[in-house]
Amino acid sequence: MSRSFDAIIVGAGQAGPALAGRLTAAGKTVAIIERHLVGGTCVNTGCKPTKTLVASAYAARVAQRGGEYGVQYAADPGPIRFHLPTAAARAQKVILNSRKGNEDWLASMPNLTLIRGHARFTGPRQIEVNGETIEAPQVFLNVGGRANVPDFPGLVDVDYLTNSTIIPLEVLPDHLIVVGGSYIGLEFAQMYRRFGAKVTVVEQGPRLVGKEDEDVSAEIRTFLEAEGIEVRTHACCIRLGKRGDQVMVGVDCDEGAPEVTGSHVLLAVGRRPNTDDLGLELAGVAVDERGYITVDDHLKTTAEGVWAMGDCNGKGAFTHTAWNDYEIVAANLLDGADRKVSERILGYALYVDPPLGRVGMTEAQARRSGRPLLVAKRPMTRVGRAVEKGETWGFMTMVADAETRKVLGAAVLGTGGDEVIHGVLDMMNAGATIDTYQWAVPIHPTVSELIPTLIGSLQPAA
Ligand SMILES: Cc1cc2nc3c(=O)[nH]c(=O)nc-3n(C[C@H](O)[C@H](O)[C@H](O)COP(=O)(O)OP(=O)(O)OC[C@H]3O[C@@H](n4cnc5c(N)ncnc54)[C@H](O)[C@@H]3O)c2cc1C
Ligand SMILES: NC(=O)c1ccc[n+]([C@@H]2O[C@H](COP(=O)([O-])OP(=O)(O)OC[C@H]3O[C@@H](n4cnc5c(N)ncnc54)[C@H](O)[C@@H]3O)[C@@H](O)[C@H]2O)c1
Repeated sequence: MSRSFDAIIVGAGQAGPALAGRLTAAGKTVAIIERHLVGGTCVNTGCKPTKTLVASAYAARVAQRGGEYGVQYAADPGPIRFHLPTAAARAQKVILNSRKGNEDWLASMPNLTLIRGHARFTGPRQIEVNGETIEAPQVFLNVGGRANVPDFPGLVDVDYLTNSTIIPLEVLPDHLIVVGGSYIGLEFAQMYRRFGAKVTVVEQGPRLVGKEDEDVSAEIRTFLEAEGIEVRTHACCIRLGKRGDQVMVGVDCDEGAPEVTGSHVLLAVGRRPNTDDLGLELAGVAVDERGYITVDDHLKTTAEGVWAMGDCNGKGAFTHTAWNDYEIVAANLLDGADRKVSERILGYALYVDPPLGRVGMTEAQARRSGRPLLVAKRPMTRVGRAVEKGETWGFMTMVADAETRKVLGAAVLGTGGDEVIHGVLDMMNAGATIDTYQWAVPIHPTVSELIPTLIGSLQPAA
């Protein structure tokens, strides 16, 4: 059996459904193929459940600190207890509502066929799914990625968790060992510490979130350790094994015990693209040495009529970059635009508490560019709103080009940092100079009101 469509989309994650909406609205027949859950990573095992659980962790933290704010109980309730099944059920509800919203959205599209199954190329623009061959002049790949599970010695002997399997956990670990001290690892580490588990983070690099500036890494480590999280950096030669009913992670750090023993281990050591089982070689679609699909500035692959969007093209690793990929492809194909991925100004957030909001270059990247720079930094202890909220960890930093007077990058590590950073992101997208922004009249009292002050304190970099 074989069928033909105007377009085939592989993967119903972030970019695929939205593109299906535009293509079907333009009168095209579209097949969208999904092998697992509609909504993909973000909806089912990524952003949505983690940020729901982060909210539970924040509530627990506020409850623990209630006394500082004058909150008293009528009777002594004893220490705060956390009920993980309630938090897990809350996350599950958010997942199911979001997934259903996506499924209903797909069902509402005219001329859309949702095929459930694993897609694999059998030739150029020809795909096999559930034993059927389907073809189309245009194919869009939105296959995303999955947790990287390295071949650690002893891994086969132990039960381990990934971001997918930890989400529905209902039994609180006594001691969670998190391997990988970056975005995924740190969000789960702080969350589980706040839920009441002992937590150790094991990171092979010299510092946490090694892609960020050193002061950001250091401050995050300080506030995580202040909550009782143990951090082991320089952890090389990771190996795993059983110690009775416990799991052992061998770390071989420069200092400290060579083994950490806990009740659970979470692997958060990066992601890998779902491109190894797609038959890409039969379609002439090239990948790089890490398996990411090679694309040009318009997200076209090396094969005629095939595009790749989202995590699988290695141009971004966020929901908003996957969504932006859809916007670029749709605008170029349907609106006669000439949008390019290189024009994207990258912003993102790390949802530890307080969160890190980031845009553009780190200061280290800006210094490497060799341009004349202006830099500024302000601690959250000198941000009125943070003081009033009793949340003064962190700081805000900015780096600007001294000649063009445009912002190159900024970080807001502090309460509301994930929202505050958008002022700078918008300014950069508008092409505004620091002189324009300095005359803005922000609202008092907010964290954002200190951005013009930060700009006013920019000084030539030493
Ligand atoms: C724990 C965690 C937390 C995160 N938090 C955030 C956050 O707060 N903010 C943020 O911006 N990003 C976050 N991310 C990243 C974000 O989830 C991803 O960047 C985003 O989901 C990528 O979307 P995508 O459409 O490229 O791929 P996916 O959402 O991964 O979708 C790909 C889909 O393709 C399907 N598929 C794959 N291969 C095939 C095949 N051969 N045939 C058929 N179907 C196939 C998959 O089943 C999947 O449904 C997080 C990720 C994780 C893991
Ligand atoms: N808030 C967000 O937007 C958010 C949250 C979570 C994830 N994400 C996305 O998911 C992607 C993947 O996140 P991630 O944290 O898994 O990956 P990552 O690549 O950012 O970090 C992996 C970490 O694991 C460490 N590591 C690698 N091998 C190791 C080993 N053998 N032993 C010890 N440590 C080791 C690395 O040094 C690094 O610090 C991110 O790039 C991000 O785009 C985004």
